[in-house]
Amino acid sequence: MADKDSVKHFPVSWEELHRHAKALAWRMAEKGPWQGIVAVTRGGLVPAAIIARELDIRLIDTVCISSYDHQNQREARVLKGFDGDGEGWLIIDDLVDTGKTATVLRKMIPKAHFATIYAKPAGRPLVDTFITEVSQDTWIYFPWDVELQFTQPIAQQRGGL
Ligand SMILES: O=P(O)(O)OC[C@H]1O[C@H](OP(=O)(O)OP(=O)(O)O)[C@H](O)[C@@H]1O
Ligand SMILES: O=c1[nH]c(=O)c2nc[nH]c2[nH]1
Ligand SMILES: [Mg+2]
Repeated sequence: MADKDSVKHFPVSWEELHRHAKALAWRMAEKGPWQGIVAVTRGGLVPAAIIARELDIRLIDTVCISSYDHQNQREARVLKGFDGDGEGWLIIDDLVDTGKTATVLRKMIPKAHFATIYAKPAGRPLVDTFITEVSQDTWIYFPWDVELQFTQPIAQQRGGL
């Protein structure tokens, strides 16, 4: 699991996220039609909205799972599940990291197609479709979690060149 000691940061802008979500929508358009979308809260909500718009899907359900307190992983807590085996449904989450959330989803909704925008190697085998892979020691920063702020020039960060 990438955690707060991770060395690599992967900040994603709104524009990049929109572009990657649309790339996922193109891939999913080829594999449809879909009965509906299951958005995995909360990270899957924004990608699911973009994909629902592109694929003209109006039926959207949620599965509510929480497994991180900020960057610290704990037991996955299912706050709301899904009825049915998921045949014809598309599950959307923002990313797979360790694959813990994906494992819960697979067991809960075995026949759905599971798609994420980003995947790290440990979770990758559990996703049917993803757009971009990042290394396991990378933390992805989503646009809804960050704000623009001043950052030290590299020379100062390195203590003067
Ligand atoms: O592969 P894993 O190690 O399980 O990690 C991936 C999950 O972790 C994050 O959700 P989180 O539980 O932090 O909740 P959030 O979507 O509400 O931010 C992310 O949105 C994925 O759902
Ligand atoms: O914002 C996030 N970035 C990540 O890389 C990650 N991994 C698990 N959960 C995550 N949340
Ligand atoms: Mg999540």
